[in-house]
Parts: sequence; C-alpha cells; structure tokens
Amino acid sequence: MSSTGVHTSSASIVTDFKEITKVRLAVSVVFSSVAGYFLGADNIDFVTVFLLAVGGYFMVGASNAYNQIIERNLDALMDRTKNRPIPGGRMSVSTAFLIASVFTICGLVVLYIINPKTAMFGAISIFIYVSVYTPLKTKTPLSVFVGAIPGAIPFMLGWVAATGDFSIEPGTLFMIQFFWQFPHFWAIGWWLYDDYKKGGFFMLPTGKRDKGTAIQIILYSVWTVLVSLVPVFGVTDKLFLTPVAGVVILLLGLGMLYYAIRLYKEKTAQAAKKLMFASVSYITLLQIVYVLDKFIRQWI
Ligand code: HEM
Ligand SMILES: CC(C)=CCC/C(C)=C/CC/C(C)=C/COP(=O)(O)OP(=O)(O)O
Repeated sequence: MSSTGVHTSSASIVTDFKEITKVRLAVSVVFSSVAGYFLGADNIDFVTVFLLAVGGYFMVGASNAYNQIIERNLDALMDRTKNRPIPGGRMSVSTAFLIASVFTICGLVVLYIINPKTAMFGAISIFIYVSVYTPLKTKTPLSVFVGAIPGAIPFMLGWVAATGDFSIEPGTLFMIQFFWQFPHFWAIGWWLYDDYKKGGFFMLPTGKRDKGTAIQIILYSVWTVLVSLVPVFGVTDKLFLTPVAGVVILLLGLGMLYYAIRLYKEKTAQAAKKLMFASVSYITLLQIVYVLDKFIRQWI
C-alpha cells in the first residue's frame, strides 16, 4: 500500500497525506463498500453513496495513520515503508495522531448519519485493525486471520449502509472478501519476504517461502472461488447471481488459481508478484460483475 519510490524533501503535503492514509488501499476499500451498497440498495441514493465513500475514506485513513504511528520504528527498517511520512521524517507523530483522531471522529459521524449499524461496523474495523492486528503482526503469522476481519468488513458494510440490516447477504460478502485476503496477502508476504524479515515480520503461514505456504495459498484460492459462487445457488436470499455471471466469476477464479499454481511450481518472488496482481484484479472484477449482474438482470 505504500509506494516504494524515494521521497525527497520537496515531497508535497498532498503526497504525505496520500501516504499516511494509504490512498490506494483506501480507494479499493471504498470501492468495495460502494459495490456492497449497490448490491444491497433497492433504490440508489447518491447522497448515501457519497457519505459512504467519504466516511469509509476517513475510517481507513485513520486506521492507516494509527498503524503507521505504531509501526514507525519497524517501517524505518524496510525498503517498502522507510519513506513513509513518519520514518521519512516529514511528519511528526503528533500530526499523524491528530489526523488519525480527527478522521476517526469524522468517519464515525458520517457513517452514523447513514445508519448506526454502519458506524458500529466501522468502529469494529478500526478497533481490530489498530488494537489487535497491528500489535500481533510481529508476534505470529496468525495475525493475518485477525487482519482479514477488518479487511473483509468494507464489502459487507456497503450492504449494511443500504439496508440497515446484517443478515445472510452481507455475511456472504464478508466471507468472499475474508477468504480472498489469504492468497492476496500471502502472495505479498512471499514477494516481499526479505523486506518483511528486516522488520521482524513473519507473515507467511509456515513462516517460510515453502511448499506448505504454496499449498495453503492454493487451498484458500479455491475456497475464495467456491464462496464467490454461493449466490448462484439461490441460498443467499436477496443476493443472487445469474448462472452466466457465475461462469464469469469461475473463469476469473480459475485465472487467480492459475497464478497460485504457478507460484507452487516456480516458488519465485516474480511468480508471487504476479499472483498479487491477479488477486487484486480478481476482487475488483468480481465486485464489478456482481453489480453489473444485478442491474442487467433488472433491466432485461
Ligand atoms: C489481511 C489483509 C491485508 C493485508 C495484510 C494486505 C497487505 C497488503 C500490502 C502489504 C500491500 C502492498 C504491496 C506493495 O507494497 O506494493 C497490499 C497491496 C494492495 N492491497 Fe492489500 N492487504 C490486505 C487486505 C486488502 C483489502 C481488504 C483490500 C481491498 C479491499 C486490499 C487491496 C490492495 C490493493 C488494491 C493493493 C495494491 C495497491 C497498493 O500497492 O497499494 N488489500 N496489500
Ligand atoms: C471500514 C473500515 C474502517 C475498514 C478498515 C479496512 C482496513 C483498514 C483494512 C486493512 C486491511 C489490512 C489488514 C491491510 C494490511 O495492513 P498492514 O498493516 O499489513 O500493511 P503495511 O505493512 O503496509 O503497514
């Protein structure tokens, strides 16, 4: 989520703001929330979409700023993160804390305006990410299972924003994004293994770039695809996917699985990097297909 480019002293405030809030991750989180909203809403209300996007950005931005305060000394040890605003010496801890705190309050208020449940899930996400996942990262590879909880909330949050309800449909959206994060993150953990080691992070399930990790990546990729197909079978109430969309999702899933199997065969950082991009493409395209399928079905 951080650029690996070297910032000079001329780095602008805008760049630092983007880095402290991890703009690319935040935008993809907001994207998944808006997709969840489109899936849940009977009538699209663009004011709610706007509030969800703004409130979501505030909450993710705050989460990331707190994370970078806590990890500032470890971030300084890794190439990927050493130029972040705090270890790079361009932002003080108190400024980052101010941004994080103001963003938390603004985010909660904006999400509360949508409905109280949306604010509650936003609060749960930031709490788990900052207070449980972040400290656990240096302790155990199992931290990824904890980090996957706040990571999976945004897709379902959109549905909750649209309906005010938590039921089987948002639960299914949660499960899809939850399982997806294992191939996503373990691919990154493999690709950037040496860098993570410098910071004392052991993020792979076996702790190593070995056959065991590669097999787990394949298994979780299979799970991700299977869970993604559940709405085709009409067991998830209002969340439904046509068989045509199911076939498209299956093809996308086989694409991700192909890169997971290549990682198993090649066991290289290059293969892991490709799987990381395949995983990001998978979740983004899945959300687009889910939304398009709903609207095309309504129109024809
Ligand atoms: C356990 C959960 C997760 C972990 C540990 C994780 C970790 C990471 C890391 C370390 C990177 C940076 C790779 C680089 O330096 O280039 C990354 C990239 C990315 N992640 Fe995640 N991620 C998680 C969940 C998510 C979620 C929930 C989303 C979106 C809904 C997401 C979307 C992305 C995207 C779009 C990128 C590529 C853009 C970028 O480099 O910032 N990730 N992830
Ligand atoms: C609605 C709401 C508030 C949602 C929260 C979404 C959220 C913050 C998801 C984070 C997902 C995650 C574990 C990313 C990895 O961070 P990392 O600390 O491993 O990344 P790093 O190594 O780049 O610091």
